[in-house]
Amino acid sequence: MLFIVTADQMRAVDEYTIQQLGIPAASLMENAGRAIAEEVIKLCREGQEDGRRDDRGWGEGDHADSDEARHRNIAEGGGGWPDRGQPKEAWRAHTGPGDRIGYGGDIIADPALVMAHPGDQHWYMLIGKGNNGGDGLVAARHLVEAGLGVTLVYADAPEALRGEAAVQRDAAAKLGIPAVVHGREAVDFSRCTGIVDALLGTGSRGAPRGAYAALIRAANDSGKPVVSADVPSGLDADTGEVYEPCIEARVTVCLALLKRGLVQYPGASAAGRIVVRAIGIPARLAPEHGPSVRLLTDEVLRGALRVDTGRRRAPDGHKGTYGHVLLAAGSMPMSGAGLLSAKAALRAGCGLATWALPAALLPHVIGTVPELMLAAAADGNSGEWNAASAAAVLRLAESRDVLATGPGLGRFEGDTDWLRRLWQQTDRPLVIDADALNMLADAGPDGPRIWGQRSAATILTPHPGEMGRLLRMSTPEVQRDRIGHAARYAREQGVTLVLKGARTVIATPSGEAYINTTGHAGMATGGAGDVLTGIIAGLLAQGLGAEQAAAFGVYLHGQAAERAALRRGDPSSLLAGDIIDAL
Ligand SMILES: NC(=O)C1=CN([C@@H]2O[C@H](COP(=O)(O)OP(=O)(O)OC[C@H]3O[C@@H](n4cnc5c(N)ncnc54)[C@H](O)[C@@H]3O)[C@@H](O)[C@H]2O)[C@@H](O)CC1
Ligand SMILES: [K+]
Repeated sequence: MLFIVTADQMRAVDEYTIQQLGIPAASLMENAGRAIAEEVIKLCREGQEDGRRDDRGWGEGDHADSDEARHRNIAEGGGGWPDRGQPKEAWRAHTGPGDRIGYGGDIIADPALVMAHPGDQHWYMLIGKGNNGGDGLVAARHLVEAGLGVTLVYADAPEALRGEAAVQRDAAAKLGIPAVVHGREAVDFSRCTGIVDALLGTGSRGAPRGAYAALIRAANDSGKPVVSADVPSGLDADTGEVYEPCIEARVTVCLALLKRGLVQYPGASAAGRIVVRAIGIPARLAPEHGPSVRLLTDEVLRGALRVDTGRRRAPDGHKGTYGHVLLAAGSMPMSGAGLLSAKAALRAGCGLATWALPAALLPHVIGTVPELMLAAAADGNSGEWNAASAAAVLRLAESRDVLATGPGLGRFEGDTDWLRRLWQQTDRPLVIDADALNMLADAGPDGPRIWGQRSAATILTPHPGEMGRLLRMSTPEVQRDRIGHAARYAREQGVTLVLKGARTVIATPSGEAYINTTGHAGMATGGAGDVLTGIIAGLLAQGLGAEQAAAFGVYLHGQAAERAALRRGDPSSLLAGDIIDAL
């Protein structure tokens, strides 16, 4: 299971492993360095395969842009290695022709560290003075053992290293691994074939300084592939913020547990392909030492969230079994938003959907989606909502299972009070999106808490701009720590929160969070959010709880967009309606 932790949480789990479980720190560092070396070899082999296929050498593209890693960009446990159960040919396929990895029979040299022509490779290992540097030194030993050329490039004087890292420094020196110190000797990056970035890890604070900054810039400018130890140096491991400068890694070998900064942009871009490698720290300790944040996978949906991802239906089910969504949405200039939401709710599998809308709009939308029921909820000829319509919406909600509101609603006189009445007077699960979020924001930063705990689920689905209005901060400030802000707001205000955008965050009132990885940038198109509101409402109507509906809804929404983009052949041409069609 892929837990996502802060640097402090990682340190606490690390300490527990060493002090309470009695696993020596040196073992953890050894495992970390060995994992990094294996990923370097793997990248070299990929480079060789690319070189054989065409003459592009390292190639232009990110190697993670293939197969199952295409959308997720995150692999667990060094994914891709053939396991012991596979035939010997599989090992061979991973080492390339001409390698003598077997000596007859079934005797195989350490396969994870074998590659063709290791002597053609020369890697610079950028070594910081903390334990991240220690990991790099262990990796250096293993790469030398595998036959690669290696030079250590210390950012600080080697004497500055302490503890386990100093032990590794001394071992490398005794083995005669060449070393230079930044500032003392010139470092010519044009002479290496690749770079291991072991400068800064979870102990990094603020923008890289001095020699660290200089080495990061030089590494980036070299154009050589960079493998980062744990996190790219220059990345804030907690937030995903990238400082100036920050390593642009080809691969990040994340140790033990995913760090928050790797799964949120822009950090996710700086990290390249992320490979999480186990180093002997039990992952399940993570939630005991801080908030439980997980990558939203099919396994998490089925396991922790108990969602039937197969969306099976009872053979004897009827439309009443799957619930009835009431959607209060749409106004004269934005009727399409309501239409998209309502249609998405039906596609998400609810039995029935009623779209409540201003009376003047009704004649224009009749027949657009014949499966949909329509209800006039706001009188007048303007095609806009009004404060008095709250009573009509509440009345309609009495015989429905879920109320969703916001898409295309517009703003109107008394609208915050209109929403407060819905909040307080319906006992149905409530999904709040778009303009309804702005109404809520006008109730103050503690709006939900002041309006009171609802008896049923309450799900808010802001994009970063709306989140900023709820939190009274700018959009960039929200983006700087998406997981932190979403988790805090959900916990303090007692709501389930979906913070939209790349790697959508789903945060629960109990302090848990899930990070979605489905979907793509083509979803940045008008109406995609309205579709999500409809999907979540449709799932709630079928009896899913708030966390289940929010998480599964986001996951399905992204998956459908992936399918839709494949059908179109290009994510850029995606329309929100295509997502509905692909559900
Ligand atoms: N579970 C774990 O926590 C494990 C951690 N390991 C490694 O240890 C790392 C954490 O090690 P440390 O806590 O020693 O910290 P780091 O190795 O990340 O570096 C901290 C050092 O860098 C300096 N520094 C901090 N910010 C700087 C900046 N902006 N510019 C220049 N210098 C800066 C500090 O003075 C400190 O000496 C992890 O990322 C990982 O690579 C592994 O050895 C295995 C186990
Ligand atoms: K690093």
